[in-house]
Amino acid sequence: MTARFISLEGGEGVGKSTQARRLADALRARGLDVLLTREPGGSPGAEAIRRLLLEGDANRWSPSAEALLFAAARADHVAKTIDPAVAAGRWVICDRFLDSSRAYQGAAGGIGDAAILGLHQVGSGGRLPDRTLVLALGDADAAARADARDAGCPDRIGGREQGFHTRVAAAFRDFARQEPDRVRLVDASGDEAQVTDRLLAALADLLP
Ligand SMILES: Nc1ncnc2c1ncn2[C@@H]1O[C@H](COP(=O)(O)OP(=O)(O)OP(=O)(O)O)[C@@H](O)[C@H]1O
Ligand SMILES: Cc1cn([C@H]2C[C@H](O)[C@@H](COP(=O)(O)O)O2)c(=O)[nH]c1=O
Repeated sequence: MTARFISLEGGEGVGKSTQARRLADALRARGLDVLLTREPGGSPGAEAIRRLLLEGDANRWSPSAEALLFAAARADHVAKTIDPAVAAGRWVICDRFLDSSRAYQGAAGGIGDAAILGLHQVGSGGRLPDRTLVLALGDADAAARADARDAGCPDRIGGREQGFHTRVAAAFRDFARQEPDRVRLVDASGDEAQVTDRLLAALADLLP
């Protein structure tokens, strides 16, 4: 059975973490050995970098330092967690991956796509998921979900102005248009079970 590496992507509050857990459970129910992981994080070193990235003052890092820290965390996560799991025949479900850096730092943050891809080549050998599922939800609905969860206290990046998050959402839609084989947009509206069914349908060609 072929092991697969799947990433879940999208802006703040669209339901990625909820769906990553549900998708992992649904795949386990089909008999697959699944590792659920996340970015930034997913290995001890990358979890330490996560705290540097998400805590503290809004201007703690310059845009380029922030992009480098995400790339460094990803390099450790790929080497220590993702690649060994796939090599062992496990399915890997990752809550955010490279496309978050492309959308947040590259597009909305102004670093540019080529620079983000260059850092990823150096750090992680250009490793890409077999399929990337982008959860798509209107800005107002996503903000309402995130606000209800965070009670008005978002993390350092989630708390950026709405224009930043609108550019992030547009970038994810662009990636789906540019790479239709890898990146699929999935409607994130409706109840949790409906969204999980849509995700499974978007993976149907990869499932055993
Ligand atoms: N289909 C759904 N309908 C209603 N609420 C939902 C749905 N899916 C998730 N939620 C709720 O919305 C909030 C945000 O969900 P979740 O944390 O999974 O989003 P996320 O995309 O991982 O967010 P972030 O990237 O900001 O961490 C949570 O309180 C969650 O319980
Ligand atoms: C991987 C990655 C993440 N981010 C941002 C996106 C979110 O604001 C946080 C992660 O928080 P979550 O609750 O775990 O989703 O980090 C980013 O800007 N660039 C990235 O590469």
